[in-house]
Amino acid sequence: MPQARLLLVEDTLSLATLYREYLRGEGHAIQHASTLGAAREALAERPPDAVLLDLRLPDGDGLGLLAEIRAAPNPPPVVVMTAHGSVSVAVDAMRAGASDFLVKPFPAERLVVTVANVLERAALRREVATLAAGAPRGGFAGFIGAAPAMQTVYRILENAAPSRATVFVTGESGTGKELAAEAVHALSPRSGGAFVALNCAAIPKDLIESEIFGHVRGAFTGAVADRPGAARAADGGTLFLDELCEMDLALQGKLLRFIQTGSFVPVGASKPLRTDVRFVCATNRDPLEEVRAGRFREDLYYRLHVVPVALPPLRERGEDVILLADAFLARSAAEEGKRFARFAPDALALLRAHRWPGNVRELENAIRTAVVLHDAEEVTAAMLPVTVHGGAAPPAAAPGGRASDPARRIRPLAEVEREAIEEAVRLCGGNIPKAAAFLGVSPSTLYRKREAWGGQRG
Ligand SMILES: Nc1ncnc2c1ncn2[C@@H]1O[C@H](COP(=O)(O)OP(=O)(O)OP(=O)(O)O)[C@@H](O)[C@H]1O
Repeated sequence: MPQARLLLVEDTLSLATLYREYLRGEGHAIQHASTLGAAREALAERPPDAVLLDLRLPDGDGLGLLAEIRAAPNPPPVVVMTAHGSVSVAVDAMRAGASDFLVKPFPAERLVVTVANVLERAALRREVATLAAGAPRGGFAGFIGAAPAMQTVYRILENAAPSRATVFVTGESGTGKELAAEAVHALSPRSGGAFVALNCAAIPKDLIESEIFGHVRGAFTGAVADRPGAARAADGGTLFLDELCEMDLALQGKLLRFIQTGSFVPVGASKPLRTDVRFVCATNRDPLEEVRAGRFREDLYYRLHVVPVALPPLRERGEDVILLADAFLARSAAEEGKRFARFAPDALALLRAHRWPGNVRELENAIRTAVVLHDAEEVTAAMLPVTVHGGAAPPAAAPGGRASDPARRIRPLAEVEREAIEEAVRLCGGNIPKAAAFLGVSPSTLYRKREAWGGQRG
């Protein structure tokens, strides 16, 4: 990290001297202010690259200054320093826009790493902002897609990867959160190390701790041998924690300590272990909603929420659905040794009209199913699974409905066709030529069919 200009706001002279000493080897230029007044003057004179802010100052509360700094254009990152035991104050400060916090007393290494992290993140943000309009890409590090929202995702992943900053991925199920984590790992200097993925939703709650931190033999019934756990397996690499909102609050506390200190205690062990891990976390829930509901620790949320990446649902990616479908078709056809080379117009219309609640995973599965069950040059609408046709009418609305009875569950093609047409017409606001274009048929076909259905409609 190149030299930076730091403003150190601390009223205890001996501490200010100590912190300067801690940071001596980093080559930063440090300006010291012992009151809010002096800090304001220094900020007005020349904004620093980062501020280290003690909250209790002789002429007022540091939180006020934090708010002023945050309100200015291009605010520098602020690291808040609080007295031991006042973590709730630190959380208030994070909510007010602090970039990180240090609980006093802290060792030299913590200060050095924290300052390096906030400077790196600030540099990253500047870079993301200036990279605004690069040439759009049709794919990136395993991702396929050219939608504008995906360009933003690519840029953030690309810029975040080289750093050690925690990446927090949100998005509906199947939008590519794990793929994003893999991309961060692959493009990082840790790519030679392990990428370890842990899906907390797939593990029984009482085993999550041992899956992450490992256990020693005899730690609990069934622990017949020592087990290293994901934190150790990912040493020197990347640990991807998926659905981390599934962890109970006590375990979230342990995870927070692990992230802060790099050390953890395996279940049943007495001594802590240290590892060097980069974190990527993901959830398909709204993390702030989870915080509000008391299921996700606020301090952990702020600690993880360093580089947020929001993956858009597939239905908001426009023509990406076709780009993806083409790629999946080529891959599945090659794997299954089938002739499929393209989609028929009616299949394309269906792919565009469906809402894809299961996102890219649902699309991938739908195409694989079609390829496995059929063989032809073209995938037609009729070959796509009934769930895709279901976009026109939810399965619950289908007649009958005993799940075990295929005769009731498989709907006649004519009915499916009619629903697809009516849905297309509805989506096009009643514009028949437009709906026909999307469906890949002539307008006269639609007029003819709808006339034939006549009075049965509505
Ligand atoms: N843009 C994309 N391009 C190509 N393949 C993709 C893309 N997005 C997702 N996939 C593929 O879709 C499948 C689901 O993706 P992934 O597992 O990353 O989703 P997820 O968001 O982590 O899902 P979940 O929340 O259910 O864990 C994977 O096979 C992945 O490779």
